[in-house]
Amino acid sequence: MSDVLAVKGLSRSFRQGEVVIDVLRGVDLTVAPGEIVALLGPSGSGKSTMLQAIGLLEGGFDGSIVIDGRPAEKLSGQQRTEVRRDKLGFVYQFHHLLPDFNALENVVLPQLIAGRDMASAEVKAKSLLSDLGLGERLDHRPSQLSGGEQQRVAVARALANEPVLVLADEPTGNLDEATAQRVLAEFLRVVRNHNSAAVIATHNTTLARQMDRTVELHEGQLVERR
Ligand SMILES: Nc1ncnc2c1ncn2[C@@H]1O[C@H](COP(=O)(O)OP(=O)(O)OP(=O)(O)O)[C@@H](O)[C@H]1O
Repeated sequence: MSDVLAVKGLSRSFRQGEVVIDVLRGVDLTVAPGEIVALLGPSGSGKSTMLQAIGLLEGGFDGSIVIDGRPAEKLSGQQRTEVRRDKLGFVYQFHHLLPDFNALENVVLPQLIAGRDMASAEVKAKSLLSDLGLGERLDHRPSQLSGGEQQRVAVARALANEPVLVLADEPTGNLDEATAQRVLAEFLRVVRNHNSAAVIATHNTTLARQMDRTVELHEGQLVERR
């Protein structure tokens, strides 16, 4: 099976006044279907910058990014939106759930946007939320959920359209250590059940050990860690 992600020679610089910072200096990464990759690196090493590029959220990069056989540089703006919607799932440090919608609606909505009908979107959302232990919390709004529960809803939302690749930027970074452990274990379990691949940025080497493979950003280059 071909890779769900192939990144080659990815480079990104930021100019601040007279100073140019070369954050990514020719990064290569391939991810096989279903593979879960931990992206480590100290603060400021470029993890978020890299995930934003792979998520087709930002331009200004050199190099090539191919998602499930679709080369990013050949995509129109509309096609990028479709690839993000149909192929990718996103989880952030802060949940970014819609505050006026309950848990069920937050997971239903991206499916409706992708063209799924209401009945099957609800079935899928309920199944995901129940699987994540939130079967009794469907009608709770984000403000009525704990931090760990909010992140579980965010995980359900990311998986709702059955992405080939989930991109997560410090998904448990806002949680205490014990909750982070539990939420990550649940996250990895549902990602594996859906046969999705994932790239998960984290500072936490204990969490990284639970993933299939670890890569680390160091001085703008990506190195494989054992
Ligand atoms: N829009 C921007 N303009 C200027 N510099 C930027 C911009 N975005 C990121 N940077 C710089 O790029 C570097 C990498 O930032 P990035 O957020 O990718 O790091 P990170 O590894 O995700 O860090 P953290 O673990 O703290 O979230 C930092 O030095 C940051 O200041």
